[in-house]
Amino acid sequence: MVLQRVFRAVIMGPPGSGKGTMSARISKTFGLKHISSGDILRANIKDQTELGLLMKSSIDRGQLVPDDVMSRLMLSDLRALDHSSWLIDGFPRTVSQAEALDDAFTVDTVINLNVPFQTIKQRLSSRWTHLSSGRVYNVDFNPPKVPGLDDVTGETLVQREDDTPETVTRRLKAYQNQTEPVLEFYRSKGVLEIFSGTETNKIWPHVEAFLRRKVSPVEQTAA
Ligand SMILES: Nc1nc2c(ncn2[C@@H]2O[C@H](COP(=O)(O)OP(=O)(O)O)[C@@H](O)[C@H]2O)c(=O)[nH]1
Ligand SMILES: Nc1ncnc2c1ncn2[C@@H]1O[C@H](COP(=O)(O)OP(=O)(O)O)[C@@H](O)[C@H]1O
Repeated sequence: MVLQRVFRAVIMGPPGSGKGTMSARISKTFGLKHISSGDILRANIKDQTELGLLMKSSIDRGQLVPDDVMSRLMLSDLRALDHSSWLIDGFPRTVSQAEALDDAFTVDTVINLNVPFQTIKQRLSSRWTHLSSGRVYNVDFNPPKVPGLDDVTGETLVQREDDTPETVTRRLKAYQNQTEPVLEFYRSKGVLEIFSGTETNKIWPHVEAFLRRKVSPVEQTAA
């Protein structure tokens, strides 16, 4: 058996740029554990945890959750994955979060999905989500086999409360003001890799080829 070094990556991009869709492909192909900050927060809201109840109104309004809360939540989950390779989606979203992550772990690669805002607005109005797994569908792009139901569990799909047009506009503003500076943080560390386009299927081969140079696909390892 060939032992592989632990590989740690972050996927960035505006809301709706395809991070979740791309992460599912990356994690299937390369065996990286996919950790989504949004899925973790939505699980807390669904389970009505203290954190979920406190954070729900900011999330529904399209505002970011406070940095200290978010960094503590994510770092404790990541520490529990000590020797696994992972891909984080949705964190860090501010420079302060990026610094907190940097203090705890060395990030090998940051994949940035550079997708125009106009493309995103159209997509999010037709996003359907399976809340407990984080699987996403789209009426036009990847519809579920049975309308309204998750392909794997058959459970009901929902539209996220923060996918309304006004809230999407607010989330895109938060992205520009608070998250874009994180790109500069990673550029200066020499780990930022930008993939531009309007279609996930066209961006994916480039992401896959890039990652193949860094990490072995899952068939070749015991991931
Ligand atoms: N039309 C279209 N929809 C896409 C494409 N890629 C992803 N989507 C859909 O766009 C929405 C947002 O994608 P998602 O992966 O959830 O983005 P995230 O918010 O960055 O994690 C979902 O409904 C996806 O199914 C694409 O290339 N074309
Ligand atoms: N790292 C984070 N820092 C602060 N808030 C976050 C973070 N990750 C997620 N959130 C909150 O959860 C919401 C949904 O996040 P997410 O599911 O990642 O959205 P999207 O996939 O559309 O970009 C965000 O709008 C924000 O309110």
